[in-house]
Amino acid sequence: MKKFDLIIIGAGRASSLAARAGKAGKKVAIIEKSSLGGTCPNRGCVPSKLLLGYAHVANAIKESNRHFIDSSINNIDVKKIFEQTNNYISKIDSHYERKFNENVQIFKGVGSFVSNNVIKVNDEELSAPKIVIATGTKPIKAAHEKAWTSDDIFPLIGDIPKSITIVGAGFIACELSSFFSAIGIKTTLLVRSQRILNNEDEDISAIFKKEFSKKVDIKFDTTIQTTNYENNQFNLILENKDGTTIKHQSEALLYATGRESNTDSLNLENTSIQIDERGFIKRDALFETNAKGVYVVGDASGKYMLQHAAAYEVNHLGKILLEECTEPLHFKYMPHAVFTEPEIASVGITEQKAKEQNILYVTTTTNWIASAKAMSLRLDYPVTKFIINPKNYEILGCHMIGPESSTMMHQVLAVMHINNDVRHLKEMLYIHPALSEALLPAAVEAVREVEKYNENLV
Ligand SMILES: Cc1cc2nc3c(=O)[nH]c(=O)nc-3n(C[C@H](O)[C@H](O)[C@H](O)COP(=O)(O)OP(=O)(O)OC[C@H]3O[C@@H](n4cnc5c(N)ncnc54)[C@H](O)[C@@H]3O)c2cc1C
Ligand SMILES: NC(=O)c1ccc[n+]([C@@H]2O[C@H](COP(=O)([O-])OP(=O)(O)OC[C@H]3O[C@@H](n4cnc5c(N)ncnc54)[C@H](O)[C@@H]3O)[C@@H](O)[C@H]2O)c1
Repeated sequence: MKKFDLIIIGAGRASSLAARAGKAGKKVAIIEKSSLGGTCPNRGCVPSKLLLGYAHVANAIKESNRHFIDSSINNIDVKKIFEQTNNYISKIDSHYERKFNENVQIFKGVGSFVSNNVIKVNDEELSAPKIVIATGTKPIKAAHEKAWTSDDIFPLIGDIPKSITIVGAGFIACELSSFFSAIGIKTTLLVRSQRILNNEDEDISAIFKKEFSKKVDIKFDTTIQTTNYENNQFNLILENKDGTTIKHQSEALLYATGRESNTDSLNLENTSIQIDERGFIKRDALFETNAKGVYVVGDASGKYMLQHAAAYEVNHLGKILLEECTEPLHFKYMPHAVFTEPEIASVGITEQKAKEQNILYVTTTTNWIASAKAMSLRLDYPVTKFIINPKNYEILGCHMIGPESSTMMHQVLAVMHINNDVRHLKEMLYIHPALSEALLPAAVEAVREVEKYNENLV
């Protein structure tokens, strides 16, 4: 039995904890069944955003007429795009390996529990007083053996399809269909209901639906009735909610129907660790599971499934394990963005959630045209929606749709983080006429709405 101070299962965001503990002189074992770095750099955030960079340029050329510029794309070297992305991915494992000092030992294999503090990997048994489970999630399996999930395209090995059908209406389905469609691969997105990006504020997802439908062929209310794979092609029968069916063909079929717990490989039955009804590991406020000294962080806890959330948790666990911190981590706000065109960024509560939870609020939706930079985009859909507590001007939610929303959102986040009061966004000085200036009229309107609400009370 090899003894360590700390064992980490899963070398995604928790790689940084291994590096930090190693630098602090702890003897660390990190176990990874695939490439070091985990989902984000190997088959998640980074490669998907690299692909979207190509989509962005292709869309700009295709839509140049909006600016009275007549242009066309001569050729898109799709092979090169995937070569570049695959090449990036191929360097990740060694890049992460270099982050570790001599105190960190890497074990390549599946880690599983023999007991609460003994882990088996390959034929070795390791033990430590502290064990961290950071095993992330995996895509929900595709409904046909030849169909893909996002894991199958990062890296993409083999022929690049000329057509693709994507099932789902969440982050991954939208981002990937945005890419494939923009670079000229015939793309069909199958959405089982009328709504797309369901978790966004309804007003924002309605704008998204209208604009995104101009770029991607979306079949709403549609599911796959039968799948037949023959001669390198999927022959599908698609069924609409009204009962009608159509034949549909594509070279590739990709399921992006959500992600699920990765705990099946961990042999948790050998421990006192408990899981919830969704199969995710239960933990207390300090990330500790039902087994003393065993912690769970990141996607493996099933809470947020966002890179920045996982990284933040891992950083805080480092404080608990290495700096004797006893404070729980409170995420004040959890922002996210969908990097499609149109781009969406969001933080806090949606109007629908505010209604459901009987929260007192006022709301405003303001377009971006007051900013000259925004006007120069020649787009009429971008808006900022605020949900504000009229009692104290607190921003309960902010939802944006428009180019660079994810960047613009950070000034709202900064205010929320330091002193959450929408009046700061009204009073601050903006660089004229930066795109961010579009937030000024949005804040002015939100403040006015709060004042109106309060005047009506007296
Ligand atoms: C296509 C895609 C795009 C995404 N885009 C974004 C984005 O733009 N922004 C964002 O915030 N988030 C995004 N995400 C989500 C983000 O990637 C995750 O939230 C983040 O990577 C979670 O980190 P983690 O360390 O918790 O888990 P992971 O990075 O998944 O790491 C877990 C690791 O554990 C390993 N493992 C699992 N079980 C075992 C075992 N038994 N033994 C050994 N090793 C094991 C896995 O191989 C994996 O390497 C995206 C995800 C996907 C799939
Ligand atoms: N930009 C980002 O931050 C980003 C990008 C990609 C992924 N992610 C993370 O990865 C996670 C997983 O992404 P995802 O898109 O797979 O999941 P998701 O939960 O966002 O979306 C899943 C979608 O699949 C649909 N669906 C589920 N079962 C279905 C079925 N049987 N038939 C048809 N549709 C079905 C759902 O209605 C939903 O629209 C996300 O929760 C997110 O946290 C984040």
